[in-house]
Amino acid sequence: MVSSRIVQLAQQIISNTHELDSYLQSENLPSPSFEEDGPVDFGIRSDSIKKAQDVVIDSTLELHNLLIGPALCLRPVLNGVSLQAIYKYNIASHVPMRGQISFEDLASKCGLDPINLRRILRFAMAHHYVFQEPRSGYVAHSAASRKLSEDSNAQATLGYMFDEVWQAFAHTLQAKEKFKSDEPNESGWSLSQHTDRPVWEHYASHPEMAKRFARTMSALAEGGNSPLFLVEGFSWPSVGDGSGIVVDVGGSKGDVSIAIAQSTSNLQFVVQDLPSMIKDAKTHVPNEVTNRIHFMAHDFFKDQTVQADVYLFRRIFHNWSDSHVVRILRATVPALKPGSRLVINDYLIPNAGEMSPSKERDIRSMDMIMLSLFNSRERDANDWRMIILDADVRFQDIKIWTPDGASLAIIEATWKN
Ligand SMILES: C[S@@+](CC[C@H](N)C(=O)[O-])C[C@H]1O[C@@H](n2cnc3c(N)ncnc32)[C@H](O)[C@@H]1O
Repeated sequence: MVSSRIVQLAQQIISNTHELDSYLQSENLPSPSFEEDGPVDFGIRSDSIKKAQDVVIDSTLELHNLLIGPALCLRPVLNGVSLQAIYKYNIASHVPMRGQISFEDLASKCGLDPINLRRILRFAMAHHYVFQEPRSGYVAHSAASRKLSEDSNAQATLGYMFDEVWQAFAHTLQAKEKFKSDEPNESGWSLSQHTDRPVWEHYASHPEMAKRFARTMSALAEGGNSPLFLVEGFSWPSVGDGSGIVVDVGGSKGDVSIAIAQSTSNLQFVVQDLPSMIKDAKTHVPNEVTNRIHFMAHDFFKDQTVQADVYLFRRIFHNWSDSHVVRILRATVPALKPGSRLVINDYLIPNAGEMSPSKERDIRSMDMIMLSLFNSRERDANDWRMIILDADVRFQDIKIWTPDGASLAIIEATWKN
């Protein structure tokens, strides 16, 4: 008798979980746990074990959804108030490490009333494994809340997700109906923040928001978004025979240029961004590469003034609708010399069903976030080719590839006069 889908899934879960567990044991790595001392990074370095982990994640997701059925799948967790409050009142920082605190004492430290604090935290425990209640009435850390209290980038990401992204979702359709446009200052985000300026301009006069965004970007640089995939997935030694110039357009605090500089010896980097973003950025640069990383205020809609071998655009274009991408690319043209290359490191939409369910969820989520924040979109291979050629047909030899395990693809084009 052929096994049903749910039994096939259960079998995949068992065999791959065994494989994963044996690996963790043989490497003396801790088993996953939400206990306070549970691991946040599992320490898996083997590609085949990472694949086994992906199979378990995808199979459990599918099995869970099959068993709750279509009616309940229509009811995701809609309520972000609990996580929003954990960020706003910095609750994780008031819970002692490896200790316990009563709801009453915690409420007075956070300036909240105990009844509301209790319901907020019990929701977070049930839905997100944030905090635990080891005995009735007392709160202790879980691995997730410990991460929040120890990692300011994780805390900033929570704030960004709920104060900005979540609000933007709720206003997206209203913005679409009101403006009928793909301008960045007429998005769900703009409506929710009561501004007629696009995100980046708004940040320029709200430095705290800009700082929180930069911290979120650093937090998201983990896993498949790690800059290491770009460092290892592109032939940097071929740039100007190893001594060329790279302009990192919209490079924020320079994290990516720093990572590439650390793996090469002579490349020079010019990190361009808006003045508010690069202010003080030089102080973050490690000593060993400081003479090769330069910061420059530059608006990428204005003509490029630095002549370079590579113009790197990492996670820039997915923030902009097509007409704006074309404008940014055309603004690069005045500085180009034959052989200059565009290197775009950005998301690549797959054809339906080409990716594992959890990876497909990630990219579809990012696509919808782009709609709500910027009126922009993620692109497939054909979209990328079309938009580059639309900007200028002298961008040639377009190549697209995704390093193994990376969330971002690399798109390369060479300037030919
Ligand atoms: C999503 S972040 C990407 C940062 C960086 N490239 C990375 O991958 O970590 C987008 C960046 O574009 C910058 N930006 C937005 N508008 C800009 C403009 N008109 N000129 C230059 N940079 C801009 C933002 O300040 C921000 O740092």
